[in-house]
Amino acid sequence: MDTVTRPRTLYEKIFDAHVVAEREDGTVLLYIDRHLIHEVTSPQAFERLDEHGRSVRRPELTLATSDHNVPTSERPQGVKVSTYLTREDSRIQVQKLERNVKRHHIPYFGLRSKRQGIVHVIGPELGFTLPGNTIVCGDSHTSTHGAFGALAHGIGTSEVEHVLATQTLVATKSRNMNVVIRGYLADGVTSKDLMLYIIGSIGTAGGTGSVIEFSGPVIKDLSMESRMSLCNMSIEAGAKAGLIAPDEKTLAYVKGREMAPSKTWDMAEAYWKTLRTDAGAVFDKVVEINAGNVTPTVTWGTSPEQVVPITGVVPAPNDFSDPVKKEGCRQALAYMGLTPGIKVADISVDKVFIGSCTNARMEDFRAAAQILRGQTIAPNVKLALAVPGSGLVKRAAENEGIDIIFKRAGFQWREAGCSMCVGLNEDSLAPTERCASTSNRNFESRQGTAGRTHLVSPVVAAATAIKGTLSAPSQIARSVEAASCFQHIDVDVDAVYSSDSEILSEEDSSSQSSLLSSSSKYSGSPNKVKRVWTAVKKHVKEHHDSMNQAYSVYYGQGSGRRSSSVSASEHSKQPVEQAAQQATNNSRFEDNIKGSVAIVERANIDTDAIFPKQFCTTTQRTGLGHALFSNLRYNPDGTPRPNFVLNRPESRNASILLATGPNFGCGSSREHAVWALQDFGFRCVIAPSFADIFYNNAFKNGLLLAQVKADVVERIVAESNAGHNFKISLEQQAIRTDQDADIGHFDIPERRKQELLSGIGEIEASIAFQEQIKLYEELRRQLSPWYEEGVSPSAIARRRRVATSQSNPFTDDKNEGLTW
Ligand SMILES: CC(C)[C@@](O)(CC(=O)O)C(=O)O
Ligand code: SF4
Repeated sequence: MDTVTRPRTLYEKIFDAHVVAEREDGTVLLYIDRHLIHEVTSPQAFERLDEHGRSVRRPELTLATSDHNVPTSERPQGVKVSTYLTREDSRIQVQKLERNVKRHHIPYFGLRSKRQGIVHVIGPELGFTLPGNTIVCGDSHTSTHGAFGALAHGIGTSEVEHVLATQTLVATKSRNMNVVIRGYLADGVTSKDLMLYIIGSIGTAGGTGSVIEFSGPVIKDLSMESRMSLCNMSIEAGAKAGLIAPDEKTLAYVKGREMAPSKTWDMAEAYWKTLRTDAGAVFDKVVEINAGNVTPTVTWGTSPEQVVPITGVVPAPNDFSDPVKKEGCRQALAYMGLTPGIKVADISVDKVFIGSCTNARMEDFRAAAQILRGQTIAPNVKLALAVPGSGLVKRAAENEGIDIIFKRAGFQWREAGCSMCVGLNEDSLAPTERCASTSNRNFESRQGTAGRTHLVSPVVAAATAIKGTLSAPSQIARSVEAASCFQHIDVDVDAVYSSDSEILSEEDSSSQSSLLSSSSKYSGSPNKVKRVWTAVKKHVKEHHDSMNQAYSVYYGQGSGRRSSSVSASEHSKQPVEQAAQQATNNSRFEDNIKGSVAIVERANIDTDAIFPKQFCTTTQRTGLGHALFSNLRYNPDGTPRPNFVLNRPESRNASILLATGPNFGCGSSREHAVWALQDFGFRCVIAPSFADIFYNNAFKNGLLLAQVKADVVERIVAESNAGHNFKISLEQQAIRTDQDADIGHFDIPERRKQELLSGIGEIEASIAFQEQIKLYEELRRQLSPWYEEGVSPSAIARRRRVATSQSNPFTDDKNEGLTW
């Protein structure tokens, strides 16, 4: 049996320990330990599950809550969804979730539960999030959970369905980046400021294709809650996930939480202590940040990378040499209604929002309360909202009298939910209203159509509420040197840069061996590992025939798998035909796309722009074309904007969309963006680069994404202006004009190409691995029992029994008639 001996990064260790099987195309089937769901991105997944007559493979490993749509107004005891949610589409979404969790026996924290809250706040709070876990959710801010040393990332709705059906995902190893933070953070400078500073430094595409491990002395000093705020915004840096190695603070936070292990704690702790990057392990990229340079930081524009110290001034387009950034600045200033050169501290706000999965935990409210104590919000601040991240945060804050401080200052103290972070409920900005917000996205219209968002830390939000203009807590403001704007931030980006090949050329050992090798390090009992392994091998032998059949259904040709403990030798014709019939993805791709191109001249086109949030309350996946780019396409009164490309007659039948700038599809994981593009008639999007989750979502739906170099973008623009249409061949990866003139080549990974051309459905293919999945689970149950102790059916039954006692807070959950 292979043993992994070379030094590995934390990311590699977690990834390797979750490999269930290696697939023929070089991807792996990765086991998912924890799955979180909410009402917005799950309904279409359950619908497909039902259409295929599939059940949820491990309901106890999924945790559900309603958070995005829920009102934050007072919740009477025994609140009823049917009357409390007055918006029909929001109500339907929550009711659908409630029906789905009930039918599939998924633990759920609904509105009557004291444990309801933002999905990324309640996961850690309940001890559902554990170090070393793989955690996914149909939500990009799943990166939050990386603070625990868990590999946690957002997925689209198709992948939600995949996890529900198989408890796995198809994955490849990402690039691995290390952000090392040295020095110290000054008083009043929070991890939110640090993260805004990092994003300003590396850019919103800086982490694309990577998992970032944050390390260094500053990280060690951060509390768990601050680490969560930091990892939360990894997605705003374009990264797939953020990670922090578990340490004593992590363990102290997890211990004793409701769903955390107890009987198996010591074993868990011994293993978790091994979860750190080995000395000598190589990262693809290392960035060093000097924390001493970080001051209270705010965003001035419409991208999280457009940041400035609070003591600085609003930049001008000419401050940027990069033409894309220059144009981005011009667009952002126009949208934000700001003039270059004005002092940030002179920008007055209409609203203040303290909440969201970034900053709505106890520490955030405690820190803001210290500023607000004995103060009153400024008269120009029309609304100051404090929205705790969960019912438990709300209660804890109330126990400390924090709610009183907020209310006396003039804040509204609300019930838990996402609230004005996304404004899917009643909490939103009116057009042109300006808000200091502790959330994570300052995209156009994110908090309300034509609303203007400045991202800030909780203490800056509190100080701003008091002063009425963007302000740091005064004692901090005095000690900070004025700096003019973002470009002047001094950071050692790329202090070390090593080649990809060092990591990527390494062949990984088989799933079982890597699991065992890491297991044997912590179990301290090689004999036990040996015994378990013998049992597993026996099981494999017994099930050999059925596994062979499963593999041949998928591969058709016996086993072409690169390394597996089981080989499929025989190939049976009948299952192959069945597989071909069943295993088609839902929209088979037909090569050779022809048509005109619609050109959007922007960089960082986020999915909020592609599919604005007000449409996210749909439970449909078809007929969404009307919402495509609607904030850019229509004025607030609904009249079309004649200049927007999709309103021009020549774009009506366009089948190709070209974004001239990089990082298309960044931000939210909403797969609706892909569905809307397709419904409008687009079959291909061309751009210099794409964001990770969007990339995945597109291919799952048969939308071709063609990545091209700048010269190809220029040629397409020129030919399109000359009135030409285009032909795209996936097979040849070629773009031509309708006159057959060669425009250029586009990049696409081979496996994505095959995925589109073969039309094999991933879920069917993964289900064919179910014996392998069972084996993995069996092995894991033996070797890492702590991962299921707190969520096992018996643990759930025990809690349900406790819930029947009148004095217990679970009582409300029981009355909801749901699983808990
Ligand atoms: C579901 C949606 C509203 C989302 O939570 C999704 C996401 O970030 O992936 C968002 O914040 O945009
Ligand atoms: S980013 Fe906002 S909307 Fe999305 S999960 Fe976090 S709080 Fe909710």
